[in-house]
This record gives sequence, structure tokens and C-alpha cells, in this order.
Amino acid sequence: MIRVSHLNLSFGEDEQRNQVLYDVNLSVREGEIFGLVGESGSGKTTVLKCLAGLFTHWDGELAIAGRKREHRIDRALCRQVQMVFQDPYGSLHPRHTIGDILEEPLHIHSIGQRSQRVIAMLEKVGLNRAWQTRYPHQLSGGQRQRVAIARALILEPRVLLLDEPTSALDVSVQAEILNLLSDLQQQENLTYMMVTHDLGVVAHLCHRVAVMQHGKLLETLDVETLVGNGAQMPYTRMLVESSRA
Ligand SMILES: Nc1ncnc2c1ncn2[C@@H]1O[C@H](COP(=O)(O)OP(=O)(O)OP(=O)(O)O)[C@@H](O)[C@H]1O
Repeated sequence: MIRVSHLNLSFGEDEQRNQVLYDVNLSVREGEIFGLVGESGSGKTTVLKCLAGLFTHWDGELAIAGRKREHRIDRALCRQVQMVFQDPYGSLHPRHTIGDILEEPLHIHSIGQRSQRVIAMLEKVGLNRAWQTRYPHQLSGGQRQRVAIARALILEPRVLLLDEPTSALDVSVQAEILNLLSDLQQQENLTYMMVTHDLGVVAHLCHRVAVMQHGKLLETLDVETLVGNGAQMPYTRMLVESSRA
């Protein structure tokens, strides 16, 4: 469903040039939940942003649902792949109602029956039609993240790119959002690629995980192998040990 081949990316030019991805290769099957872990700055979010079309100056090959991603905005591909960000406060427009926020992608893609679709989507994420008239600041962090997930799903994508979707939330709310993501994935047979720092989240939700360090992908392994101390790379074993400390 997702194929990343020989992905390289740099920022800046000449002496300012900073290469942040080095020949990243991975593939994610349809219906799989795939985690990306590794230290801060290792390039995890950058991989998601390349797939989401938020960075377009990469080299290599990216394909989603058998379709190559080009170096430009591709509206049809936007419908297939959507991103959910870490901070639901920052990602929702503060002066738009929840109803407007959810209708906007439908407008942009000229999709009809907007009101019914918005209500159905609110219900799918555990809210209801009454939330349409509220503003983001009137919602809790968990409710805002439910709206962000609803906005990502309203175009009925097949792939969700999740960038630390629970790390800005209270611990008690994190499990609710993880359970919601898990239920939605199963109901819709979605494919997820999820960046996280939290190996507990990986163990709870992911099927496979890739470990990144300094812009390189060190290894890809099943979650059972990861939690069962079966990692090949010392860095991965160190990550697992430090998460248990
Ligand atoms: N727009 C940008 N311009 C310049 N450098 C950037 C930009 N975005 C990311 N970088 C750099 O790319 C590198 C990788 O960043 P990235 O956000 O992908 O890391 P990460 O592994 O997701 O880290 P974290 O876990 O802290 O979110 C970092 O060195 C960062 O400074």
C-alpha cells in the first residue's frame, strides 16, 4: 500500500546543506499498522511529510496504493492519504466551527451530501451533531484530536499518516484515542504509518516497526520480535531497554 524506495532529502544548499534522509527503503502492506521509531531528529516526521506531499524536494520513489507520488500536489492522491498531527490545537483553525472544519475538505474536492457526511463522521469518532457549532477552544485535547481524525477521514482515504497522535494528550486520554484509531483501522481496513516515541504505543497498536537513526533506517521488524528482545541492531535493543527502565 505504501512503498518508499531510495528516499533521500536535504534542506539548504552548498555549505548550508543538511541531509536528513539517507536512502530510506520500506514498504507497508494494506491494512497494516506500521510504526516509525527512533530518537528526536532522526527523520521520522520527514518521511511522513514526503508521503503526505508536504515536502516535494525529495529524491527516490514513493508510491501509495500502486500510484507513484510525483513532485507536485496531486489532488487524487490527497484523497487516498491524509495526515494527523501531534498537536490538535495547532492543526485546527481556531475561528472555524467544527462543522466548517469538517466540511472544508468536502468543498475543496466538490463532494456532495456534506451535512450528512459530517454528522456521520462525527458519530464515527465518538462525537455527535451537536459538536458542529462549537469551536476548537471549546473542546478538550482528546475531543480536538477526535475532530482532527474525523477531518483526516472525511475524504475516505485508505492511508493515514499519524505523527505522534497521542503524545500531546493526558495519559488517561491517550488510551481512548489509541482505541479509537484501532477500531477505525479495523472497520475501514485502513493502512496506518505512525511516528511515535512510545514503545508502549507500538506494542499496543502496531504490527511492524522501522527504527530510524540519523536519517537512516536501521532495521524493520515485527512487534513481537521487538518486544521479545529479538532486535538485531544494538541501537534498537537500547531503545527497548530504555523504555523498560
Ligand atoms: N522545514 C525544515 N527545514 C530545515 N530542516 C528541517 C525541516 N524539517 C525538518 N528539518 C530537520 O530534519 C531533521 C529531521 O527532522 P524530523 O522532524 O523528521 O525528525 P523526527 O525524527 O520526526 O524528530 P522528533 O521525534 O523530534 O519529531 C532534523 O534535523 C530537523 O531539524
